Amino acid sequence: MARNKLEFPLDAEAYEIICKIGVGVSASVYKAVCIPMNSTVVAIKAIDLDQSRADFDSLRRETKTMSLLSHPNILNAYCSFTVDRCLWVVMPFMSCGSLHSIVSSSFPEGLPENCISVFLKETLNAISYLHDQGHLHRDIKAGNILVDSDGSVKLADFGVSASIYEPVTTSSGTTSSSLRLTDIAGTPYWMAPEVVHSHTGYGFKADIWSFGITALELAHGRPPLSHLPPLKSLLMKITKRFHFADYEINKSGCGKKKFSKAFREMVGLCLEQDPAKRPSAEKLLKHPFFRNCKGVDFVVKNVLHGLSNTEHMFIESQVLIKGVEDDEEDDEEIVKNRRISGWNFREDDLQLSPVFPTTESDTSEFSPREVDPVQDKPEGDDNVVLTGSETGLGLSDRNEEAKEQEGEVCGFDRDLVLEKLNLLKKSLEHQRARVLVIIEALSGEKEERNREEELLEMVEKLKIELEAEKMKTLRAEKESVLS
Ligand SMILES: Nc1ncnc2c1ncn2[C@@H]1O[C@H](COP(=O)(O)OP(=O)(O)OP(=O)(O)O)[C@@H](O)[C@H]1O
Repeated sequence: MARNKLEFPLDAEAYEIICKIGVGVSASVYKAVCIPMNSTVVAIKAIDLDQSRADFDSLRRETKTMSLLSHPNILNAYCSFTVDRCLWVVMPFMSCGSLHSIVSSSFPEGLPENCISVFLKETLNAISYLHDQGHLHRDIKAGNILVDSDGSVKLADFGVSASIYEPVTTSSGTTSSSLRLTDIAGTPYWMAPEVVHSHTGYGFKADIWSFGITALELAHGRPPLSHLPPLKSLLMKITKRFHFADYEINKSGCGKKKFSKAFREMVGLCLEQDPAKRPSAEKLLKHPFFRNCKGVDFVVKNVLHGLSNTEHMFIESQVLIKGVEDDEEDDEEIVKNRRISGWNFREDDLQLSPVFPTTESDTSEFSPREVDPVQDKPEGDDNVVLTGSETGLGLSDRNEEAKEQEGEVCGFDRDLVLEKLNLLKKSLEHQRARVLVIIEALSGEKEERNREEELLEMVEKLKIELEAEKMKTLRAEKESVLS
């Protein structure tokens, strides 16, 4: 970093912004040129410090981590400095953007397997190096794997990375250098089960799980359950009953795709429920899937040559996001509210589907690879219980508590959720008032009908009594005449 600082100016005036090429949770990424450096093309990630939910520490950690690491598959920043209320991180410009932008703009059904292996192997080299250096990345996903036009692949975005050797401040305020972390970080769909549920923390193997999910993302075009944005899925699960299986049938549409046994097996190993059973990055590199892997030239020819430029890919991805959001509105009708207790990786068709608890009390413990019959919650059960994974927010009760104490939230906008929940509460109160009016009206009608029926009944009774009296009188008259 010190060397790069000398080379790249720490002054916004020295850079000319060309266009926007990406957006993250609280940052925008621009293509720019550094004028005093022969107009070298760079990427500038501008992080809005006011909007950023990541505290300054994690931003500092990202730039610090990036500057200390040195590996051909890891993206190093040239420099970083503040501009008004923004932190600018100046980085090499990776002209093909991220694997996420490549897939969503040009391969919506997923990449060919022989290209996936090339990208994954390069990424795994970076993970193996990171783990060797004692770092967890904690946010491995296609959006953080950047690609240049010459086929070079670099792992980026160390905003939530953590060093296993750095002291960790726990929720109780004490520090430890434990080999297992306990705070929640990462992006929900890619999060390992132990990051969401475990009470004992997580380690390097959480990155291996996310790597497996990234493999599915590249193979199918999106990670499992990703049609539900975290916040939207939370609200939807409160207001509707949710059925994950519907998603798998209706949305995946990828069952037709054929994948090699080596690929399916490799992903299966990454998605072992038990972290101890997942291989290390180093071991995974020796898996047969990577043995006959092609070189980067192959992806240059088969993937990168046909791409539009990054600015076009960015615009296309924005249009696609809008389209997907519109589709989701329709899906809300078919989904039901379900709890999940784990994941089941189906090696045959390379699909990951949720495992549902068999009993109401079974919510947090998984059996590895356990297949659970799909069971609906009993009708009339109004107590919607949301687990961290179900909300898509990656927060279990314990973790939410821990996060509250730590004052940190990753991938979860508490204010926005509260605002939406308050709206929902108001709407429920309004609906409750309307339901009461209807009940009153209905029960009122019912009472009137009863009174009418009672009167009719009484008239009928009186008629019978009258008839009986008439008969009695007639009989008495007849007897007196006869006598
Ligand atoms: N150095 C770079 N060169 C070219 N494109 C980049 C570069 N860095 C980021 N991008 C593009 O900008 C997009 C957004 O990147 P950013 O790191 O802000 O967010 P993200 O990782 O996608 O999301 P999150 O905010 O959840 O981490 C990337 O997906 C990629 O397409």
